Amino acid sequence: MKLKFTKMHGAGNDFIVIDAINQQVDFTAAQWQALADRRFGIGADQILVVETASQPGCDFRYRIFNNDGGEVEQCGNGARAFVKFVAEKGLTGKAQITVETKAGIISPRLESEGSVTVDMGAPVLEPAAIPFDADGLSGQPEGRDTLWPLLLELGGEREQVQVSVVSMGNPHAVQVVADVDLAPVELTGPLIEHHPRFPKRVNAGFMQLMSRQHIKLRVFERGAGETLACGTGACAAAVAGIRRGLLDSPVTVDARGGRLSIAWAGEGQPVYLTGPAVTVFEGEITV
Ligand SMILES: N[C@@H](CCC[C@H](N)C(=O)O)C(=O)O
Repeated sequence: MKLKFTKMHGAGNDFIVIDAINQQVDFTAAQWQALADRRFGIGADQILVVETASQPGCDFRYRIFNNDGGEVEQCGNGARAFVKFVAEKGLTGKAQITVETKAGIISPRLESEGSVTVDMGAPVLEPAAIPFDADGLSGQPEGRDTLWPLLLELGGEREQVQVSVVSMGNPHAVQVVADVDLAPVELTGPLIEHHPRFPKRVNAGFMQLMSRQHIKLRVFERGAGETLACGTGACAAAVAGIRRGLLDSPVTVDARGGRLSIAWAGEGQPVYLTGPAVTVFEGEITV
């Protein structure tokens, strides 16, 4: 079978985008993983699938598969690519669309200057809902629980890091580091991703505070490894920093692949993610 796809990226977080409205798409996790493989397949951090909406009032359904083939709840950079894709393919005439995801409804909007802003919905901060198992731990400061100790086993050595836990539909553990370029992302990222206190695994964020409205961020993504940018990771980092009183909205986030901007008015309010979405090429592959 021939499958048409579009290769896109958002600040270097790269995607295979597939129109599953006009093509029959029903793949196993192993097939998604094969398509995302950088040596034997097309190569991507995530695969984004555009489907017909199942809920009234929604324009499309958006499904996301990580590089490892697993289906996940949310992808912020992907949401920007998604609205650009459906516009370029003529699947909608709207600049702002309403999209159903496994994590709820989001609303991306094409801006006149070519960037995309996504209403990502409100962050979830209750540890059990991340999900994060806080049993036996005390969060800091007491009562607000914006910071949690996480014990990592590093080849016989034990190290404790302090993380904020935030769900943007998908789980994030964000820590502040002194220098993001020197942070042990490759070493501790996988340990945090698979830490037993995160039963659905987690995306591990490392942020350096540059000013009250500017951070540098690296994210070791669940199911994909370190990516050049992570949209939900940027939202989670900004939310964590604002909740801890370290940052003010809007926050400029410099990832290794580009710049994102995050606006958040506080608890219960939606997070707005703005950044680029770029089409790289179109292709067809036999699957
Ligand atoms: N790159 C994404 C996040 C993709 C999903 C993530 N790896 C997960 O497993 O939750 C983004 O831009 O948000």
